[in-house]
Amino acid sequence: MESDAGLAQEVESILAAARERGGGGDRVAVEARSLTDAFEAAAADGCVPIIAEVKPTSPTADGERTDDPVELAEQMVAGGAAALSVLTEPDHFGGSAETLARVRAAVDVPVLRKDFVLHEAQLDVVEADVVLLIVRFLDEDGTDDLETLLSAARERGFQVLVEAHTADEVRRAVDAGADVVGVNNRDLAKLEVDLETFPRAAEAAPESVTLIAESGIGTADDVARMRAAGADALLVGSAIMDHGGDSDVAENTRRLTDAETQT
Ligand SMILES: O=P(O)(O)OC[C@@H](O)[C@@H](O)c1c[nH]c2ccccc12
Repeated sequence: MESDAGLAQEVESILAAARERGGGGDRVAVEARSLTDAFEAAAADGCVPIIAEVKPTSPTADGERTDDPVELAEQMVAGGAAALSVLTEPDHFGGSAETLARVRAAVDVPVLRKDFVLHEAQLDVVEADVVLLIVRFLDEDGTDDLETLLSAARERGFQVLVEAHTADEVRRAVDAGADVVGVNNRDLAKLEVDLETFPRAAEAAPESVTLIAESGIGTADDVARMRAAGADALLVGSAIMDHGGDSDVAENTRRLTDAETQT
């Protein structure tokens, strides 16, 4: 079912919770590990640049993975992940700021904070190398706008991944000053994945932008498809986390980071 805003009910519930969440206390000042350097280093090693996501569960997951997130993160890095994404949303994704802090202390790669940040104060929760801002959610009454949040995040030292879903949203992200843009293959209205989304929307991005294909990527073929359409890096959660199962997360990651070296 969709709401008036055309969003799946689960997404409305995520946003309602996000509106209620306050900020932290002190203003965060972070010395960020460079995301683009990490992508370049991975590529120089012959690896597909992958951001592997520590996501215990999600509204579309088949189950929950209860392994220690720090161990999962270390396995992802062992599998060649160039960077990590850690959910900090507590109510629908099983995340926490504390988990992110523990993961970031345990690894050397850049760590993205995956959350639904709607207000500047919500940036002052935990140090991360990159924060996510979602174009679609920053248009409504009662949220800060994208430009404001972009500069607020940068003032704190964060790099910013701006998430779009359409060519129009990619243009809005770029106009607002984004230099790293993610295209989410998952439609937040229906929660369905369509891998044609990235190729369609990515065309609107200028060469200078670092482009990340997000969601629904599970096989070497999917990797090839996104890379052919211009993805500099890929963000992968479910296929690595294997929510219903207990498969080896390092191997799941390696299968994707190695996708371009296998014949
Ligand atoms: O699990 P997947 O299909 O590989 O997707 C990962 C990531 O793209 C997805 O978790 C995601 C993309 N944008 C988000 C915004 C908030 C929470 C989660 C997300």
